[in-house]
Amino acid sequence: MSILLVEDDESIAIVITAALEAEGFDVARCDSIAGRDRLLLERRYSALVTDVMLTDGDGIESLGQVRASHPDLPVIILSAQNTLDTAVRASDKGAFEYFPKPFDIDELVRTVRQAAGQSGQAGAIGLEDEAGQGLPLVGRSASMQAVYRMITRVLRNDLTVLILGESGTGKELVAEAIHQLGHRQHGPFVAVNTAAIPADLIESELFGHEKGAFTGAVARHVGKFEQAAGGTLFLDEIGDMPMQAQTRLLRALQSGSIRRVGGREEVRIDTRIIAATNKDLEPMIAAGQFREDLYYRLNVVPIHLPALRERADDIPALARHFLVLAAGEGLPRRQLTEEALILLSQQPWRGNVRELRNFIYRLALLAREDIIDAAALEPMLIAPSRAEEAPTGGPVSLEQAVALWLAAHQPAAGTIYDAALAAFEKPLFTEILGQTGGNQLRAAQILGINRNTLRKRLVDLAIDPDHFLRRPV
Ligand SMILES: Nc1ncnc2c1ncn2[C@@H]1O[C@H](COP(=O)(O)OP(=O)(O)OP(=O)(O)O)[C@@H](O)[C@H]1O
Repeated sequence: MSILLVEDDESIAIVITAALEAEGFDVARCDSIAGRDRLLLERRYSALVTDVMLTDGDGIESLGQVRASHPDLPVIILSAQNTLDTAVRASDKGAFEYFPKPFDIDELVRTVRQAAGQSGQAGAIGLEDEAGQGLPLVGRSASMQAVYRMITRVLRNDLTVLILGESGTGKELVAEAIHQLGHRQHGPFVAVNTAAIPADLIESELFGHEKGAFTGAVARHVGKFEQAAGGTLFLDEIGDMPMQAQTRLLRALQSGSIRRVGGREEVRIDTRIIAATNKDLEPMIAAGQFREDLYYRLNVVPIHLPALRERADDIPALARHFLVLAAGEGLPRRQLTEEALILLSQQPWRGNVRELRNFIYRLALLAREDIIDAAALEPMLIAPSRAEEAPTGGPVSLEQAVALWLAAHQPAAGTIYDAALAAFEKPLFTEILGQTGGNQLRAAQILGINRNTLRKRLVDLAIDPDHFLRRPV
């Protein structure tokens, strides 16, 4: 069987050729797209192995014509551009397999053998348009490569995915990427944080309820499963789900249908399930806190997200990425020197990418100079939580405070307005109640709102006006 190898790095080409020839393949070699197209005209090959960055163009970009003229030819892509974008473009162009460089030569040979054995059959993945640009995941470390490869494997199917990783490692972002790049991208992406919903409401949140199902059920409510019809349901913090809800979730997954609380009708589920947790579920199963059968249902395709400290080589790219995002949100445009990036890479980042992101936003806001060097960075790393108090670039504007608040809290889409107003009201009421010594009538007059409105908001926001009473001295 003959293999066509397109690789402009002479030493890599020699290694691959030798390994394939040792396996009995006949290898034709060239180093450009033009060479590839010429060789393809000359004879039939059992597989094409190609690099991406070639002297005369992009080996993935130009695959469209090859796939059109040789629809059965399996294509294996080798790439040093180890981004999710490359992995996804490879998958979209119908690649049989994608190998980020450096790769394991034995694994490559095994894959070529497998691909050549299948050539003549229709490609597993159809030819489609290229995925959109601006993919959200940053990082080219080896451990993120493994994540990207897993992502590309679940884009064209509805297998249940379980994303595991510490808090702030990007689990929700990965779930969104699977949805946006996958075949359900035109449907809704519905995220539910199962830890944030009170235990007695979780079933109604997930499955919906009929009018009158329980006290307070004044109208029929469509649950998240139904809201996600045609799209993806992301069940975050699955390890915090109460037992009873776990049982109902398992039943729904087993039967492929749900029943609203208080309802009789069975509603078919048409949603892809992606679950995530930062908990170690196995000890929870042993302790009887998580259902083993549910675990096996969810854990069809596990994706492990590495902690940031395990992929410190991604930190400079992430830091630059967040500086660009911060500038886009109205914070000053800053740059980090190489030494500053090295210093950032040496930090433990226990809160993972989220902590790094928040730190970079704070840095963008508070740094004195536009170019931030290691010396300027160090004091902020030592006392990050007190950094706001540092007498640096003057007072923070309200716009900047809003950008910082959004970056730090990241309220879910659809809840931002209420969450932001509540976050603004709390310090505002606290300030005015402080001025009036806890006198609510006076505070309401100063604020220009109704006294009962103020009283209700104080209860909602858990502000105790007695706390501000002036005690006689
Ligand atoms: N690889 C990445 N590239 C760019 N941004 C990232 C990456 N990973 C995480 N982030 C950002 O870090 C923040 C935290 O990510 P995310 O909310 O997805 O984490 P999580 O693992 O779901 O956290 P939790 O377990 O606390 O819910 C988000 O702002 C996200 O956009």
